[in-house]
Amino acid sequence: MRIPLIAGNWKMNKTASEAATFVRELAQKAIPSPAVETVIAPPFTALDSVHRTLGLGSSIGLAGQNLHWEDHGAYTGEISAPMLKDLGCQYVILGHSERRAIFGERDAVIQKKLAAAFRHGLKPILCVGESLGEREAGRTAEIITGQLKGSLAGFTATHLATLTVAYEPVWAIGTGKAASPEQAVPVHQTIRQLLQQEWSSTIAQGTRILYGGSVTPQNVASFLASDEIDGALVGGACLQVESFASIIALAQKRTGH
Ligand SMILES: O=C[C@H](O)COP(=O)(O)O
Repeated sequence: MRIPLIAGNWKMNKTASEAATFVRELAQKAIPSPAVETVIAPPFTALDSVHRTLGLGSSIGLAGQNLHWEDHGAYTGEISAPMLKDLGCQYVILGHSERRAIFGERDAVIQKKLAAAFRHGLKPILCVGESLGEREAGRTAEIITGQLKGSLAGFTATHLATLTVAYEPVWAIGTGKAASPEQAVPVHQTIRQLLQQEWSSTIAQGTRILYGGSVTPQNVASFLASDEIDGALVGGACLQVESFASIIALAQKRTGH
């Protein structure tokens, strides 16, 4: 049984004080439920204020948006897994398409970042996704498989026990043009089959696979209607309390809580 996860990726938005106001309101509007897990990923500079505002034992989890693969050292501008843990993070988003496209992250680097996350008990949300050109060329399964094999190389089933995968077609991110569930579900099935082939059916059945890309309160239910889609990685629509709280409520409704 996979507990759905609704994760909000704030990207480079909100100062520490804006973040504190936001989570205070979110904590009032989003009713906690054990049936759906909620996680937010503020920028690094807002993690401390969000963590303090939510307080210990909050039902809203915290994620970093990235990390460096080393624990410490001369890596100007970087943030390590122990630093994220110290600020209350349980999760970290890795391999986001913006990291891949804008900052040149390749699968081999993402693999090292995953290793750091596993080493420090941070649960990774690994993003994969094809560009529009790749989809139109019929290469979606090949691209997703390559990204997964490259970034997950060398990890055991024990490592993967805490993994979440987010399928985010690049062409759907921030465009307002979400994939249809009919487009997303076969990709989720491809991901699950690969996890089964390369690791085990326990891993395949236990791993949450989220959909991300222009998820809104209007379309989230259509994604969550499929057993293959275990939640959403939300960008733009997580930046307003009302829309993020409604996405969480709709996910809870799907599970009957
Ligand atoms: O990490 C989140 C995704 O990039 C989705 O962003 P979006 O909901 O603004 O399309």
